Amino acid sequence: MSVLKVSNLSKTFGGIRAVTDVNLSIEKGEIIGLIGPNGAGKTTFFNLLTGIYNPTSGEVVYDLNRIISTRDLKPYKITHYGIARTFQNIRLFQNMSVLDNVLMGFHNGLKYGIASALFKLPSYYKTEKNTFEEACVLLDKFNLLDKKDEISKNLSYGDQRRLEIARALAAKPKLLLLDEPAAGMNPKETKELKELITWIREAFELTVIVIEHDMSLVMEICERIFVFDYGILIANGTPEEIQRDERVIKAYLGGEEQC
Ligand SMILES: Nc1ncnc2c1ncn2[C@@H]1O[C@H](COP(=O)(O)OP(=O)(O)OP(=O)(O)O)[C@@H](O)[C@H]1O
Repeated sequence: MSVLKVSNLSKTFGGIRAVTDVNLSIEKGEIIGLIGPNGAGKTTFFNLLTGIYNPTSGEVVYDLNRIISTRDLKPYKITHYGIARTFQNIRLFQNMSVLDNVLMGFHNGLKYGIASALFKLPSYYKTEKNTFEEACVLLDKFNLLDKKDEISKNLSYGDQRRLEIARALAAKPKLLLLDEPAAGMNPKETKELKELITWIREAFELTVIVIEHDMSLVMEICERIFVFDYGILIANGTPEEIQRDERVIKAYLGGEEQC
């Protein structure tokens, strides 16, 4: 079975049809791009995938160790199911250190109980030490270890975006949803981000869905691309197929011939 199967999914806000009758499925290990003009319904689709919105109709089913369907989807539960996401507007704990942000990401997976923490039993110290070491390894991979004690809001925009991904990975997800990870990045940072996403897919055995306006990122690292326009999934294919698709050229690229 697919990691994710979406059937006839729709969401309306009053008279606005943000997502209309979307059907798609995603296989384990894919990097999927989600593109479309502003207001096409991409973020609404992510919010439906993560239980922030209930669908007006249709269904979302995950196969991640266990089957999770629409009624199980609650924003506070998705980390436990193995789903992590980043946001269009960076949502770090701005006044906490870089290290503490990543430690927070590990929080859901910590194994010691309240008694261990309250009475500072050996299991508490062992778990804390292991978590600290794991966080440092993660930060090292993201080139953020030398900044671990800096306050997050003082990082460059590119570093903040990478920290948000590192924190998401600390929860040990199987599926990672990235909402415009390259937004605000310069070309050098975007190039590094492409390599980072490709690397984390392998290293963490992830399936990745990325919403992105940066066409170079989407075309270079995604195996398949879904194109939304006015809430409708108008195309689904490889980067080459998407670049040739007449509906995409017309609807998304305003009639231009190249992506
Ligand atoms: N909570 C909401 N209430 C009312 N309308 C909403 C809500 N969320 C989204 N919309 C509307 O749904 C449509 C799709 O918006 P959405 O943010 O999903 O698009 P998007 O493709 O992510 O756009 P962008 O690329 O600009 O982020 C838009 O018309 C938007 O105004």
